[in-house]
Amino acid sequence: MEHIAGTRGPHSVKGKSFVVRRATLEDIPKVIVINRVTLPENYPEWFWREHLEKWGDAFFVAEVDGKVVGYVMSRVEYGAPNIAKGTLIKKGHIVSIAVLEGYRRRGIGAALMKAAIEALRDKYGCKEVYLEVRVSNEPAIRLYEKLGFQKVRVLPMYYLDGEDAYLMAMEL
Ligand SMILES: CC(=O)SCCNC(=O)CCNC(=O)[C@H](O)C(C)(C)COP(=O)(O)OP(=O)(O)OC[C@H]1O[C@@H](n2cnc3c(N)ncnc32)[C@H](O)[C@@H]1OP(=O)(O)O
Ligand SMILES: [Zn+2]
Repeated sequence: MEHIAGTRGPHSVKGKSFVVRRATLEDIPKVIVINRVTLPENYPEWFWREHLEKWGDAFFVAEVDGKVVGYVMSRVEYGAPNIAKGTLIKKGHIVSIAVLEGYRRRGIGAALMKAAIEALRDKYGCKEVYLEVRVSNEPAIRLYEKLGFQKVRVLPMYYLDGEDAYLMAMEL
């Protein structure tokens, strides 16, 4: 039995099925490894644990055959909206997302993003979701645009190696 609709539960794309579920403490070491092999932006273990403790309902992993192959970690902030005009709002911040190289282009990244966005909106009451992404990171930018994010502005020299970021955001 398989289905594609929705953001959680079993998904199957061209016979390669995956499951998106809430992250647990036991997942943190695996998530740290995935982050280290996929992205130059790495964080100490306490940072991952803090996000799980505070905003765990918006921290998901994807599994294939019982193996964790991707994650999305988020946080909730209170501040000025990036898109709408007006007063302070709750904003969901997608801090980091990655899928292991051999598991890409089967919808896992999109399913992780949808799960996080839905939780930020429905469980945390966020009115906007935003993130930063390297201006050269076309796969990620395309994924975000497909989900409805827009490029709001460039953050010059955002990364340690001097690359600029796009701040991308979407109203919820
Ligand atoms: C806030 C941040 O964390 S920014 C950093 C983001 N993370 C990274 O860059 C880590 C390295 N990259 C990755 O882990 C992955 O490439 C991700 C997370 C960006 C995308 O994960 P995937 O599981 O491959 O995405 P998914 O299969 O759901 O793709 C959804 C759509 O995004 C777009 N997309 C994804 N990858 C690509 C690509 N390489 N080229 C063009 N479009 C792409 C496509 O529109 C795709 O839909 P399609 O396959 O039907 O054409
Ligand atoms: Zn960020």
